[in-house]
Amino acid sequence: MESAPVILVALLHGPDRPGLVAKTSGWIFENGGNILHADQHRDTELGVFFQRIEWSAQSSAPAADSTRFQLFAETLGMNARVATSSQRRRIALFVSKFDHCFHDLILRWKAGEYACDIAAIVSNHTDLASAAKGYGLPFHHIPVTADTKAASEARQLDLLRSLDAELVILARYMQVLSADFLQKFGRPVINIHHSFLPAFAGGRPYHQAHERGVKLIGATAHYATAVLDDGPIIQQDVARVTHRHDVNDLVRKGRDLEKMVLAQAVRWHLENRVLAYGNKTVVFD
Ligand SMILES: Nc1nc2c(c(=O)[nH]1)N[C@@H](CN(C=O)c1ccc(C(=O)N[C@@H](CCC(=O)O)C(=O)O)cc1)CN2
Repeated sequence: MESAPVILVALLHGPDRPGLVAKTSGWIFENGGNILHADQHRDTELGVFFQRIEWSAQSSAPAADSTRFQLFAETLGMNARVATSSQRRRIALFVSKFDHCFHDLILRWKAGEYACDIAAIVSNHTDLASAAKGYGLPFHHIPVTADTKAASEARQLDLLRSLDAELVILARYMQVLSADFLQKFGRPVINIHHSFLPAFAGGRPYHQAHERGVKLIGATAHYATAVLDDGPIIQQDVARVTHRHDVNDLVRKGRDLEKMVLAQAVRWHLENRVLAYGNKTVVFD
């Protein structure tokens, strides 16, 4: 089959030792690749080495090349994840009633900011059904109550499997996904929390912040784990507030933060710039 130019991106981590950079770059050179970007970090406390390498190659079988690099990385004791520019990931947006992150992500996607396909909009309410239809995106209403949660999550999982969704984005989705859901989905879930975590985790963070009288509010994008608002943080940002701001002001200022922080976290994830390690991340931006 005719070789075509393809971009491969590898994210590696493993026990640090001398020569890792030389060996990974050497393999790419010996296999006809040209390194476009390379970045690395050494966690001194853990003795762990992290690396992101982006290279171009003439390849008739990018998937096979990815596998060959992963196998080579294993010989170095490194865990490697490789993505190719020929892959467009299928994502699902989970939403409830708040629409600011929903519209922001879709407009950025329509503007070409994300190399992915939005396979579904999933919601426990119908508030955003017409907006999704307006964007020409499939909308799936799956109501969730305390009594129906297990059955609702089973429907969500069936849908995600049928779409082969590779990423779920919780764009102000207001239901807590169970540990069982996350284990069965087995792929990344990115959530936007409307506070500067670890402050004000849980519900009504802007009311908590106003009650506490903070001078900074924030937003946090993180990978969701079974523990609410506890997963590896990808991106955060803050804004100054004063005694003159009431809760509605905090909510308004917070909307802008939430949109920007989630948009950036999704971009970094889709560009294979985020390595989750333990309960933290290394972000090669
Ligand atoms: N497994 C996870 N699921 C979700 C997370 C997460 O971190 N891990 N984050 C939430 C989003 N979120 C905060 O960022 C959040 C959402 C909902 C609640 C909450 O108290 N929900 C109530 C129901 C509220 C309603 O129905 O409107 C509840 O579950 O009882 C707190 C924080 C998304 N999922």
